[in-house]
Amino acid sequence: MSEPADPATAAGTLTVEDLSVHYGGVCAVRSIGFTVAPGQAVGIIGANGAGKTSTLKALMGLVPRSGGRIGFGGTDLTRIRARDVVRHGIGYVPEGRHVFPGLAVEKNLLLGAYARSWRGEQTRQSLAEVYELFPVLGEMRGRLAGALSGGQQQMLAVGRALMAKPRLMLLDEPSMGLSPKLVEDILAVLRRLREDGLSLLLVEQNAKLTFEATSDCLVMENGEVAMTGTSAELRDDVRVRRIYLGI
Ligand SMILES: Nc1ncnc2c1ncn2[C@@H]1O[C@H](COP(=O)(O)OP(=O)(O)OP(=O)(O)O)[C@@H](O)[C@H]1O
Repeated sequence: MSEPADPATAAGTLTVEDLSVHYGGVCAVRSIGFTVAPGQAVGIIGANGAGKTSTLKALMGLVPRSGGRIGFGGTDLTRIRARDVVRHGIGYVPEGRHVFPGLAVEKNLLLGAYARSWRGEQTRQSLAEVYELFPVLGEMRGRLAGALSGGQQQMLAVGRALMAKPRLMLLDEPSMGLSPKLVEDILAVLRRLREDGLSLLLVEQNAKLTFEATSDCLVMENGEVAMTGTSAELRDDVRVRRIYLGI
């Protein structure tokens, strides 16, 4: 398969229309639509079971879509095999800090580059960029990933996705289970990624973090988009404040 346009330079808008996901008789996502423009950071908040994770998995082709269209920078993603989505410039950090605990930090990072058919120099450049963003990973490059703290493992999971130089990063609950200090660190990383021009689609139960990290948000309830708006508008909405911010 030919390599898609250079993800470092090509712009891409994610366009989701009428996307649905069913698990047997359970409708997890019901005809949702939204866009993420180049450099834009969009958040999806919602309670447990609202359909947030299923949405991200459907974008990555990891669960069957029962309807809808997904475009990214001129490519119809519904026609792309799951293992090739990353070659089109989409990175994915799944829920739950998935690292390979028995492999060294650097080996974990190199696995993130295998999805691209690159020569050594590009991989070395990606590694240098990840170590610049997360100096602690550089310092611990020879250590087993299982020896890292929870927050460091989350940084490693983000770093691994960055190794393939995405234009758009999907992040599923990156702050889950982290202390308030580490949540601040995650926020700083998200800000830095935006400054570097990445588009972000951030799924979170932590609405406060989401409103700080994004410009626009969707609220998902029972598989549907219940509300949309700028993050500032939603942060000030009475219902959102009551249900998702608890104030
Ligand atoms: N593999 C599966 N098989 C059957 N039902 C599933 C499966 N995965 C999710 N569901 C159901 O789909 C619905 C949406 O789940 P999903 O995980 O997408 O929600 P979520 O908003 O990400 O929730 P959480 O914040 O708890 O991760 C829920 O009713 C869930 O029980």
